[in-house]
Amino acid sequence: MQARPARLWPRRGRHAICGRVSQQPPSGGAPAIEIHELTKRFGDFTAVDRLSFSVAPGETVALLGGNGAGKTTTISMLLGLLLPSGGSVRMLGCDMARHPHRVLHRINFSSPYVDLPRRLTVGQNLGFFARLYGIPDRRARLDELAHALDLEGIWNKRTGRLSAGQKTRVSLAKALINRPEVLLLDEPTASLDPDTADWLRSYLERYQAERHAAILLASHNMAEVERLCDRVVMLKAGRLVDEATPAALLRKYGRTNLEEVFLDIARDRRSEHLPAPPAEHSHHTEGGEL
Ligand SMILES: Nc1ncnc2c1ncn2[C@@H]1O[C@H](COP(=O)(O)OP(=O)(O)OP(=O)(O)O)[C@@H](O)[C@H]1O
Repeated sequence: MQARPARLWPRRGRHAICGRVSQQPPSGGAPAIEIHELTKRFGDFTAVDRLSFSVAPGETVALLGGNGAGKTTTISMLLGLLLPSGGSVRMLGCDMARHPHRVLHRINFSSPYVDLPRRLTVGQNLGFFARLYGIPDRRARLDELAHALDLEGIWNKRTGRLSAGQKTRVSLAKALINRPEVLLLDEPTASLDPDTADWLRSYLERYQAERHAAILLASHNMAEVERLCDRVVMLKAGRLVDEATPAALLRKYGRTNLEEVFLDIARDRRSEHLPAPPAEHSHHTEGGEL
């Protein structure tokens, strides 16, 4: 078992997270994520159907949709884990079909569907990824993440023996290890208790503010989406059915929260079929729309 790395600087508060700014080149004003007509077919079944959207540096976008809408398939194609059947993906200005290696070190992801090697300890797993990404200040970075994501008590535990919430925290540490400019998060708080989930959302907000990262987030938690996301991309049966800021969606569907908007879209109810919103609602949704 690998020993816990030595702490190289004094403990900071649990919210002190991001460390130094990397020397990676800027993406030159291009969208951080740009997908065009992205399609994935499994045999006769089309899981993602001509999907187009982009995410700017410093923007957090939610990818929403019911079970089977195509969120994980989309993220898997962005990461190059699945080959698209059609369309294109550009990340940080780079065509992912042709030159993924040029930008992969500036991207990272967390997904409950991708397991880390189960027999390795948390420390061994994160040490491996730190080497893989060529992190120059490896010991300091591991120490920082262990502290920030509260992994110190499980550092020497085998990853296969962790609880679901502990695994999620380790997966997020892996996702942040290279201080990515593009972060893809598939249901990042799905198995976390409310306190840890709330803390994690604050953590992501601070990470993004400090790093100006682009975050694409698949989630079923609408409160999380309202809190974190600048824009929402709604999928249904692999197709984009709506795209707007949370405030614009609330106004369009005449609702007071995204949960209701989600249900309207899932059940094919549009605002023109809904009763007029109560008077105080128009006041509630004023402002914030782009
Ligand atoms: N390897 C595969 N072969 C065949 N069908 C697949 C495969 N992977 C995914 N699908 C199908 O593609 C569709 C989209 O799946 P996906 O996992 O992307 O949905 P999702 O939006 O992430 O759903 P959830 O919210 O349940 O996680 C589903 O109907 C699923 O059954």
